[in-house]
Amino acid sequence: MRAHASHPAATADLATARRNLATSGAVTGLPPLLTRSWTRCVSAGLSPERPCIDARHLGGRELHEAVERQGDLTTRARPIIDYLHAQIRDSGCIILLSDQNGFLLDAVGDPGFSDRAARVALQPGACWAEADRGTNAVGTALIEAAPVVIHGPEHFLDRNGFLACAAAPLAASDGSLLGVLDISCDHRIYHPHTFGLVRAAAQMIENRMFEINHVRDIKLRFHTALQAVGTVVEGVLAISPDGLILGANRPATDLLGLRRVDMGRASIADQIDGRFSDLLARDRQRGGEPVEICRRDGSRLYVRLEIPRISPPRPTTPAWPADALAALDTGDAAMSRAIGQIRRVLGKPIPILLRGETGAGKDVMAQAIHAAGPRRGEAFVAVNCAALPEHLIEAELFGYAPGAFTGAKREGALGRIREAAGGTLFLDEIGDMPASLQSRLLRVLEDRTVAPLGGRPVAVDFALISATNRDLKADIAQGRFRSDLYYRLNGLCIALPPLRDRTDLVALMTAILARDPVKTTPRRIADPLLTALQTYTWPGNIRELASLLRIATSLCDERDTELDWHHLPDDIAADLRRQTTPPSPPPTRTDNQQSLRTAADQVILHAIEQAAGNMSAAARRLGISRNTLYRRLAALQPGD
Ligand SMILES: Nc1ncnc2c1ncn2[C@@H]1O[C@H](COP(=O)(O)OP(=O)(O)OP(=O)(O)O)[C@@H](O)[C@H]1O
Repeated sequence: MRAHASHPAATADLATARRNLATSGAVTGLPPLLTRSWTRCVSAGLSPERPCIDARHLGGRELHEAVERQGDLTTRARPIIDYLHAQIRDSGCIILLSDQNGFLLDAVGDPGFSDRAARVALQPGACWAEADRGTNAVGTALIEAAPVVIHGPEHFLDRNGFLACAAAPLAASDGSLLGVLDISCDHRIYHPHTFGLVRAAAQMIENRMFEINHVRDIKLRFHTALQAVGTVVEGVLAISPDGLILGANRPATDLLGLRRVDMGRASIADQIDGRFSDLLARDRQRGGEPVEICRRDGSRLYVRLEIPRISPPRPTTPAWPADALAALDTGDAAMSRAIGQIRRVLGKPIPILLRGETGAGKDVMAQAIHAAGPRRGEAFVAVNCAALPEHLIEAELFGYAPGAFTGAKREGALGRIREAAGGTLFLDEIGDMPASLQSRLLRVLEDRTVAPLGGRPVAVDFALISATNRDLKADIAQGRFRSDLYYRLNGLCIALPPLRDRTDLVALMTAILARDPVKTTPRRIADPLLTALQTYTWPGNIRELASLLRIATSLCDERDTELDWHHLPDDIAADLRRQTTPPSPPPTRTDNQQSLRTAADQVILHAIEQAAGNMSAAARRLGISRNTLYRRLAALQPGD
């Protein structure tokens, strides 16, 4: 949303413009905003000297209903309007609140000016949309979706020429317009500070609505300047537990360039370099101090996460269907076999170990297993063992008693294992669990008790799922992983196939597109693009595929009926074409593992080359994390 006032028109220019309008009917010689607005007034059939006999005005009951409809806005705005009024009392002003159609819902003002204002219907019930009352701050701010000042004869109708009005639109956290806040007075006493005042008050109202509407969501507070985090200028995003951006305040949309359509569809992962779960972990380590992060475009932000105390957090991804596992069974034989095996152990005390490349869907599978089993109504607690430093993972996992160590919270901490009591504990990246903690975890799994730091052991019951993309047997052979722990984790080992080996790519894409909350998103993919997608080797697996589809659908407009090449950003389209065009044909599903692996390595090297060695940019192109990229580089085939 733009934030500007019209450049005030000179009195002489306005007089000339009025004369020209009267003689030729044309709008000339005015600043752009006024030119647009006056032109709209002429098109709406208004003339400057005409009385407003057609202007809409709500009767008592209708006004009451309109106020009820906007109950959230009117009740939350009122304390701020009162505060604003206290600041400008006795200055001959009136403060007005309108709904998104320009109907005035509330007015607080000095009695002397309120009476004059009432004579031109500047009072609750009146509609101040431009089409009703010509150029005016309320109506023009609504149409321009920007703060404006309309001063004296800039008003299109002569009868409003004694007014000066400053107005700022009020937006909901999804970017939709809710209404307008306006300060009006006699134009001879207008002070330029009024414009800043109305914008600041509008921001206060928006922030208040944001905080109340997102009380259950994770909030990410940020700014480019460390000192600005925690102040009124900070950007705030409301985020779901899985990283979807649910809402943004105005500074956040301005700083990140977000649009209304992004709410509920864009992921925080599109904005930051790294994974949301890592950010959560880093934030926990810093204990509420802002963390410096790198954005995808290379710029830096200081962020502070605020995790809601009210539980449970609202689920934002579409809820799992009754048979969550069936939703993942999209036709690939290896997946179907894996799901069949999982079904046989559901509800039994058998730990499940998920193996698979990064992005193959281990996390999603763990959630589906929990949602399909008898513990579905209980907690699902995921711990990323790679994201926590050794000295913190102990307290994080096992908890601690009150006052167990310096800096500990006074009330102690339950620890993630006990938070999973009754439900499922998901240990992601278990291969990265520090050696010193492997034996403690082993004891928990053997005894089913947790000993918090400084406290007595407590019995705990949970289902266990763990996941890794490492070769744990090789880690055991090299002494990096305890074999006894491996056997405790590995009740049933499920290998999730990499995407390049799956035979259900089309069904999988259909499932991903079907989950897109935007109803207008095309659910079909044009044949030539589909062929390219089917032959691509997908080094980032489903994560890369889902990310590509998300980017493509956001580049669609409402008229598009299918996704096509032009919906892909140039660099992604070039990568796809390169890999799927002769003379260097891509590996196909019939190629053996070795050539697939080599092809994937080549894609990685190529991405690094394209990104001129910038590993963050290369990881982004591949749709994988930087850590994964480094891991893949370390494991490159000899000769690469
Ligand atoms: N069956 C599926 N349908 C739709 N999207 C999926 C599916 N499986 C995975 N995804 C998407 O792919 C992305 C990666 O999935 P997930 O986090 O489960 O992978 P992972 O194997 O745990 O990766 P890592 O090893 O890097 O943690 C997520 O954005 C997820 O939403």
